[in-house]
Amino acid sequence: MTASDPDPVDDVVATIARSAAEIRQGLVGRRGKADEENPSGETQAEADIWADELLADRLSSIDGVGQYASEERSEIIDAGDDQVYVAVDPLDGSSNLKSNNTMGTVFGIYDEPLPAPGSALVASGWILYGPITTMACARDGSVTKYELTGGGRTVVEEDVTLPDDPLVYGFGGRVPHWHDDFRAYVREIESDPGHKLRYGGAMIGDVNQVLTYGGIFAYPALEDSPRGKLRLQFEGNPIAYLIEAAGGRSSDGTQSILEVEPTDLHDRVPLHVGNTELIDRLEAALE
Ligand SMILES: O=P(O)(O)OC[C@H]1O[C@](O)(COP(=O)(O)O)[C@@H](O)[C@@H]1O
Ligand SMILES: [Mg+2]
Ligand SMILES: [Mg+2]
Repeated sequence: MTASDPDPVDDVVATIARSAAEIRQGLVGRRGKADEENPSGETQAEADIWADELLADRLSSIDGVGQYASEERSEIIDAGDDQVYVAVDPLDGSSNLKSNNTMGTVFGIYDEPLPAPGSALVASGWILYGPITTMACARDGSVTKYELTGGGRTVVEEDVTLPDDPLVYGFGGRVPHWHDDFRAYVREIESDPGHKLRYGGAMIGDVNQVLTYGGIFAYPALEDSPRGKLRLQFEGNPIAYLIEAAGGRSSDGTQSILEVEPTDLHDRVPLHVGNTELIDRLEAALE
């Protein structure tokens, strides 16, 4: 590729950034449930289906994109090219639409056809629909944060790294369903006077707090759901890639999320991300 060649990775990131204002606006009037389930067996919000269709149309028509896949559709769209393969969680935390709390859009750009391991990611990121709309994007081992206004994108911080002193923690899943070793680890984290709880019911909101303040977010393996809740291609890998690029660690309990081999497009994965020291301690606790 020469400097003047189009770069499909840039084009995908720019298209998602440009679409964010429209997605945010389109949430109005689409806060209800649709009468449909996604491939994970969850009832879809009207906005889940709408945002998926909007992103599918736009991303699959970009030159160089070979596939579009999403948490909200069972089949991969064959986009005809063979440079990059895009996996999206169109709306992360869409159950927060009812209470009007934070949500996001998550994306992973792979250089192998899907399902692919996280080691095949070339970029990933998320949009956060908070009081303002922001984007965090990882590429080439470096994380950049942006503020998004209308179609525009302004860099607010480059080479973002997790703060050294972890502050926040958030753990998903019903507490009675946590395994005993995980519960014991949580009690340790909670009892540290330097830590405080942050859990908002949208992975992106909680992980963005970890990126901002340092700490740990997990949606662990549960007694009634051995692979947890979150999806490897659409949530686990993109988040892990970004947190690792920011100097943190990810783990499925024993190894980096990026090393987990997918067996199915909609595989789930126990997800733990955050400061290296806290993930090291977690893996020791789960041994
Ligand atoms: O309601 P729970 O069990 O706390 O689950 C919350 C988790 O589920 C999710 O909402 C799943 O993502 P989707 O909303 O994209 O399905 C995460 O964002 C969040 O961390
Ligand atoms: Mg999600
Ligand atoms: Mg979703």
